[in-house]
Amino acid sequence: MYHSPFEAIGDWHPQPLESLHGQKPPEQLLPWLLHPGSLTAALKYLGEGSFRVQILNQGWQTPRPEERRALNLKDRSRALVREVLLYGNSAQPWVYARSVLPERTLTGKSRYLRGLDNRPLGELLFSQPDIRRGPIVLNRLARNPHCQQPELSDSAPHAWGRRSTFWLQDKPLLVAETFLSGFNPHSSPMA
Ligand SMILES: C=C(O[C@@H]1C=C(C(=O)O)C=C[C@H]1O)C(=O)O
Repeated sequence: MYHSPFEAIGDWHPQPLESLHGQKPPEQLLPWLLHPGSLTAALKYLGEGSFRVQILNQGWQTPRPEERRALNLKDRSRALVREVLLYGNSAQPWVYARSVLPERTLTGKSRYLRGLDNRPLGELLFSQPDIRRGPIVLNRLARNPHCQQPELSDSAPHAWGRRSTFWLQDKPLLVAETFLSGFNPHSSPMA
């Protein structure tokens, strides 16, 4: 049985973030948590062109209650939930990402997102001229003790993450990105 590797500890918090549960993000992680552009593009640049997506789980399900609230979805709504690990030029994964794409968003011009494979979601989203991104909110996330994902066996028990809503032709989808302990950036994300 698949268990999501990380879950948010509490509510997601808007910037500026003084501290969360008495903790502050590491200095070198802040620019990545707040980066307004594509994380895929920034990770590719940091990884000097090396980048890959590993799909952990992807399928139709009812989103979590706090995700339904963020997307203004009814309780029994369905969404395509995609969970991936993102790698740069290291053996350890850099990011765990969970994206929630409501069924009603995957219609019309956005229907192509139903066929998501190992192509990074960001490449598809940021290629759309009318893509809009809502505010980035932050959180601490805790490792799920039931998660048996071998790629995450060395990951720390807590991590910092960010989440935002994207709008495609005024239809929402939610993307949450958790920076793993294997991610130690020596620079800020490229502009
Ligand atoms: C939204 C983006 O897409 C990235 C790629 C994802 C995927 O392929 O599932 C998920 C989250 C992002 O880190 C981005 O590049 O900013």
